[in-house]
Amino acid sequence: MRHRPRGQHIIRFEGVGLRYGLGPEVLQDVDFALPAGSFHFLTGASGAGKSSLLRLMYLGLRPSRGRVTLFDKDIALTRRYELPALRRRIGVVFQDFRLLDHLSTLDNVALPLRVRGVKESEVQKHVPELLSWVGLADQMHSKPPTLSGGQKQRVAIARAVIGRPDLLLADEPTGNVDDHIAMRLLHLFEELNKLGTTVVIATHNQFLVDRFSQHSRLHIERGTVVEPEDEA
Ligand SMILES: Nc1ncnc2c1ncn2[C@@H]1O[C@H](COP(=O)(O)OP(=O)(O)OP(=O)(O)O)[C@@H](O)[C@H]1O
Repeated sequence: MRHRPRGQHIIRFEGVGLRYGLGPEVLQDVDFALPAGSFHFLTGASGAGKSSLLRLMYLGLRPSRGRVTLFDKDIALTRRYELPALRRRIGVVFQDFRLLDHLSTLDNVALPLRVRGVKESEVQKHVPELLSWVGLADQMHSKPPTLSGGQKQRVAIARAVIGRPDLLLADEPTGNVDDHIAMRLLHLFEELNKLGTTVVIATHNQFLVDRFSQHSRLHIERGTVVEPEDEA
């Protein structure tokens, strides 16, 4: 198990604004910092900017203004060749899953481990274990096009968590499953968090936010992040 010092910030936004092309700013004056090992729900109305904020966090976009610091690096000063190593420290559950259709469920989930050169005997031990845990023991050799939406979502989650990333970002990770499976997935994120991963989950699922109310919230309103104590 890797131990990370508590008290450090894994990510910090300072005066961040984001616009797409020449459009209006969809995020403005975003300021927050997430301590290493913390757990947050990212909430806000549809179109408020949750996915855009996650894209900035996983280096899918650069801010139009302000500063984003990730793992103590100002991302504006990060060289192109440094990005893959930074991205490997982040697990992402995309809203549209982004699975590789020509690979089996097992091979999709194994990818982050194989990229890192983890021994095949370890891969063959850990991936089936995790897939069983998320209820996909019978789909291990199926390819994504034959899976349901909820099954694909669980493959995407397994792929994001298998390498115990330093930062886990999940965009609506329970949008396609019932509340029982959603709770199980939340427990999986909590287990990962206990091992030191900082977790950010964008969700509309008020049931989950209420059920796991011990976790803090990042709430987006009118394109800016307000912490719960700042909310009206
Ligand atoms: N690729 C894009 N190009 C232009 N505008 C975009 C793009 N992606 C998002 N936007 C705009 O940015 C704003 C925030 O969108 P975003 O997808 O971040 O919201 P969201 O809170 O994740 O919404 P939802 O809960 O519906 O997924 C919206 O006004 C949206 O139209």
